[in-house]
Amino acid sequence: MIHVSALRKVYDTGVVALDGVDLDVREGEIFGVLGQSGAGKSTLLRCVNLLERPTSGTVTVDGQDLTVLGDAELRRARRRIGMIHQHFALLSSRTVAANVAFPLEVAKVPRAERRARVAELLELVGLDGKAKSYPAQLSGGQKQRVGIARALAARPKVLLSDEATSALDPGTTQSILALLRRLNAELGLTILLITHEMHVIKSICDSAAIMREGRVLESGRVHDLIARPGSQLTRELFPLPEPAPPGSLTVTFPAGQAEEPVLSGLVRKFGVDVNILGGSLEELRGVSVGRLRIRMEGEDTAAALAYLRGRGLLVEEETP
Ligand SMILES: Nc1ncnc2c1ncn2[C@@H]1O[C@H](COP(=O)(O)OP(=O)(O)OP(=O)(O)O)[C@@H](O)[C@H]1O
Repeated sequence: MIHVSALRKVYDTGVVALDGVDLDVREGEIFGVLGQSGAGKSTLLRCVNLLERPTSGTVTVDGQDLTVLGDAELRRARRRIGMIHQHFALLSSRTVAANVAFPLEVAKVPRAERRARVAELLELVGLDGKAKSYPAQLSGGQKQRVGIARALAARPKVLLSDEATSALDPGTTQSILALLRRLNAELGLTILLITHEMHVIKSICDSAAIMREGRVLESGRVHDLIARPGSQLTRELFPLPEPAPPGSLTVTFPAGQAEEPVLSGLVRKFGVDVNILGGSLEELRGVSVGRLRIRMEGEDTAAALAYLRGRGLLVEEETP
């Protein structure tokens, strides 16, 4: 649905914000781009709908290369790409309903149709009853719901989310993430989000990329990345003290494997001693995944290691 190729953005100041970014977002998935401040995430998102013009490279959304379009064609293409923002970007002098109606007015949708669509959208995001309120009378979570309703007004296929939950408290964040997941499932909406918060990736993303200094370090389906040796994403999702102590083993349990009694099997079958040095276990979209750092001692550690690997676990050894 979104294909970004060799994207570069050099600002007038000489700052290289994007330094050759490739990204593929499949139709109907939630894709999260993670990175620290200054990594280039916002620039990337703004380049995807051409709010920012890339210095070079291409951006294709739903089969259309946006970098070659003229102004009028670009305006039309952008209607199929909704966007939500960290600080909501609502018009304070307009009611909730008028905020949501705004893009429909710009697109010259007739009044009666507009009204019906706004009512439908407010119900969709759980804001019926708030149509006549003003943004100042709403909580942060409610304001973001207005932002989401407005972004969906023109029935886009793609939603871009610029740190949409960063200004919200943890409970409200979860309810907005749940709403995005529901919209993704019910409408088949493809969502590309940027965040510096790992828990956003854990909660709702099917795929992820990590950015640093204008480049993508790693990207792919979250469950595939977890099964990949040396994955930076896995380290960030399941933090353990780094560097791993000499002689330790770091065992990654990919999807589903964390429920099996692997360690007790190891002790029983091979008579080894297992000392747990650290661990991190999480539910990723309903499936247990985790990392465990252990030290193993005994006669038959080589066979025990082969047993772990044979069970589909990823075992990384820190040489003593
Ligand atoms: N309009 C601009 N003009 C010049 N430099 C810019 C502009 N916007 C961003 N930059 C620079 O580009 C680099 C990437 O910034 P960007 O905002 O894309 O990163 P980010 O990962 O989204 O960070 P943050 O989360 O802090 O917004 C930074 O060095 C930033 O200072």
